[in-house]
Amino acid sequence: MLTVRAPATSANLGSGFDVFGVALERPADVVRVARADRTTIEVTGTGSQYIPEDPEKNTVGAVAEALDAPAHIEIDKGVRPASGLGSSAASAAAAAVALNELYARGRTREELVPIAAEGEAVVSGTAHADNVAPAILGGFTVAAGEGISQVDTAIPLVACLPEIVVSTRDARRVVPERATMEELVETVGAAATLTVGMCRGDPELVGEGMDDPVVTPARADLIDGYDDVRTAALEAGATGVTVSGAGPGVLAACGADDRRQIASAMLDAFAARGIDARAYPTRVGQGATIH
Ligand SMILES: Nc1ncnc2c1ncn2[C@@H]1O[C@H](COP(=O)(O)OP(=O)(O)OP(=O)(O)O)[C@@H](O)[C@H]1O
Ligand SMILES: N[C@@H](CCO)C(=O)O
Repeated sequence: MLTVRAPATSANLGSGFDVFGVALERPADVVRVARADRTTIEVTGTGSQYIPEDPEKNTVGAVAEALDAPAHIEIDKGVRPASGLGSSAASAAAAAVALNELYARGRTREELVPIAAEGEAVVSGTAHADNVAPAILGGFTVAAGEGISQVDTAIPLVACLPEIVVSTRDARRVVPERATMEELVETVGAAATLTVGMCRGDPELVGEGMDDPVVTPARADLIDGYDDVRTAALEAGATGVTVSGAGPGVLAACGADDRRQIASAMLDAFAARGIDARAYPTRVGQGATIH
């Protein structure tokens, strides 16, 4: 069997709604594929009991269909579903890379991004590429229109995942339909600052650029304890904090030496609300790897 590991990802980063994404060094999904006459799927690992094995309902089924590459696909979930850490995208990205290799389809990594995004359409209704792009390409990615820009960087991060479930579909319903010119100017300024920070490898600029006056405040209401966790992370040294993807994961940017204390401050803040959580001190990392 051919094995591919694809990382968790964090989309939006506050100011880059549906555009920015980063690959995280950990956690990750591992996908194994073998040629078959029709696609069958087996899911094990974190939260696997909530993930359908029907190829019409699993992101990897749509990818196999798009690549005309029927296979037996085993998914070992390291990224919990409905986490805001690109769980559905990690499987889709790994499957796209694996099936492209298995059937020698010859697609470039860039060409595999829209194919993996077909998988995202299965779960959230839109083929958004902001999670699958970094899961395939690694680093920091900008998905704008049909194009993807990518920068390798290693900004330190802490991802904190509470035991709360927020589906992407629900979190998209609360996104405001309109923004004022003032909010637009603020968002563009933050997005540009964050981009410069990623290019320079500067956690201060990245954290500053996570501010978002439009989408994040609406979604924060879906995450019990978000404001306390954000404050705790900032007091522990985070340079910026935002909702990861559609939530409930919360993402903090920081200096490498501050990750442990930030992780523990975020966990304590969730615990004070009676919410169990798991923290991943990590950094921006590489995309899918073939083993
Ligand atoms: N291979 C898969 N891995 C994970 N979830 C899957 C997969 N295939 C289908 N799903 C379904 O997708 C939903 C989870 O996707 P969703 O986009 O809501 O979460 P996420 O990927 O963790 O979040 P985000 O995109 O905000 O980072 C669940 O309902 C799950 O059953
Ligand atoms: N950009 C997407 C990522 C989550 O899948 C959203 O925030 O809805």
